[in-house]
Amino acid sequence: MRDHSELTSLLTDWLPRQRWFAGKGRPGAAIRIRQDVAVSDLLRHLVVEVDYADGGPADFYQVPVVIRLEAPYGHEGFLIGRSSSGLVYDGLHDPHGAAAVLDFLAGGRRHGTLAARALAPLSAMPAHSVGAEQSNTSIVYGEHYILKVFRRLWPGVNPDLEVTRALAEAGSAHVARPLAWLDGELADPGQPEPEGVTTFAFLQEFLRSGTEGWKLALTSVRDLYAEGDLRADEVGGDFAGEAERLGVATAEVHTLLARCFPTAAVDAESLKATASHLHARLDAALTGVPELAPFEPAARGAFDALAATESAPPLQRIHGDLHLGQVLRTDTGWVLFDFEGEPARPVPERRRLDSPLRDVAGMLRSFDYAAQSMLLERQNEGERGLGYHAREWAERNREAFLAGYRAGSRLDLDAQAVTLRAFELDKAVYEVLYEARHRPSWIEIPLGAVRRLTQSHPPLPTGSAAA
Ligand SMILES: Nc1ncnc2c1ncn2[C@@H]1O[C@H](COP(=O)(O)OP(=O)(O)O)[C@@H](O)[C@H]1O
Ligand SMILES: O=P(O)(O)O[C@H]1O[C@H](CO)[C@@H](O[C@H]2O[C@H](CO)[C@@H](O)[C@H](O)[C@H]2O)[C@H](O)[C@H]1O
Repeated sequence: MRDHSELTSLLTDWLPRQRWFAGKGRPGAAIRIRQDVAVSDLLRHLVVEVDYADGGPADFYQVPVVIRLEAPYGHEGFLIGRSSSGLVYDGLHDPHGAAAVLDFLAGGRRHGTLAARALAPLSAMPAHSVGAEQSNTSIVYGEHYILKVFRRLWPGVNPDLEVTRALAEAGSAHVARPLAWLDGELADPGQPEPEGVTTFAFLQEFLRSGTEGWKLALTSVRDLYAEGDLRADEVGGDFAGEAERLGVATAEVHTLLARCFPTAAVDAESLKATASHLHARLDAALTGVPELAPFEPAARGAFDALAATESAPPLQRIHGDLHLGQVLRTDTGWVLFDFEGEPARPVPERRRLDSPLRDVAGMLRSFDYAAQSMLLERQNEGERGLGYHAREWAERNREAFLAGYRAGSRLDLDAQAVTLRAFELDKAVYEVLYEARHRPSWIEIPLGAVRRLTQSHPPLPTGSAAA
């Protein structure tokens, strides 16, 4: 198309500044528009390829755009740039652009390489985007639907769609109902399409009674910090009951996933493979964050201990990036969402069978994050001496979550201490790298955890009895 050279130059400046741009730190990003589909009179759906000077694999992103001759009120933050055809906006943040996506989904039609698949009748609703953009962009329609648009595209079915659909069809009360999705081809002439279709976006029921676990946890931490003399179990905002129910919900989701998808018994070979994967992730993190170096020998020891462990639950499909920001407390209980796995890992890796204890470890790390992030905030305000309360809150909720998980799964978690510690450490190492790239002022949270976890010998207690 005639305006591609202009759009390419605008995107070259705009794309690397987006939170979800994964190529930060990679040299010489060169952008090419690979697909341009007119979804409506206003909305154009672009698929953009980014190649790097390091010769490593290219990344693909989707950038729906709207071009307007005049600037509508309140659109400043979503301007990609000015072209000779008009002002180019991020189409997902433009109300008419977002409405065009819903209309397309409701129609269940195909436009060029893009196809809409609807599982239920959909009605037009006003659109607004949600919160801070992280790995993706989410749009809420009225109070009924939420659409997640996967910004970085990986060939194949997105695990969020795949897993949520399977759980919903199996009758799980712990997921939001899937309503529609958008898929297409990720044209890459150099390579055969591995999975046929690529998921671009996923529409689910919007749970209006839902409050994010992260927000609830922070409220509880705030309560405890405000009541300097009280213990965590004495303050009104105690979270332990919720943490325990969350543990039960997580176990129920795991049980259902083990029924819906294949599982595999763990043997010496697979344990060795898991440990070498953890070593490789540590290698990558050490390259990116040299501050991890002092902890390397002890971390390697913890991963080797995992390779030698004698008991581990079977491998199965899991959530893959479970934390308090991925769960909603609704009127009817806890709901898990974003079954995408860690956004930085290639999708084929995220769809592999894995240990359910990875999810457990992810949530344990999140209790530490909730307590410590609030501490960071308070210490910036000059309030010191809350460290004891932070550890107390994290420990209490971690134990409650484990008690719930134990009750729901009937897994002997005490026998899993070595595995759980290795996964917690691996998650903390991942988080160090994640924070270094996206939120450097928080890096001390996971670094502190790496420090603690590499010092703890014997392994940290994992049962409610050890609280
Ligand atoms: N079904 C839902 N109902 C209500 N809110 C939701 C639902 N699914 C996700 N959310 C909210 O939307 C936000 C973004 O969703 P998420 O899948 O985590 O995107 P990202 O991958 O960018 O983190 C979350 O913070 C969550 O609070
Ligand atoms: O929600 P995403 O799929 O985008 O996950 C990524 O971002 C998360 C939040 O920034 C990050 O989670 C880390 O911070 C959370 C608090 O904001 C904390 O509860 C988690 O324990 C911690 O890992 C996640 O790791 C990353 O993949």
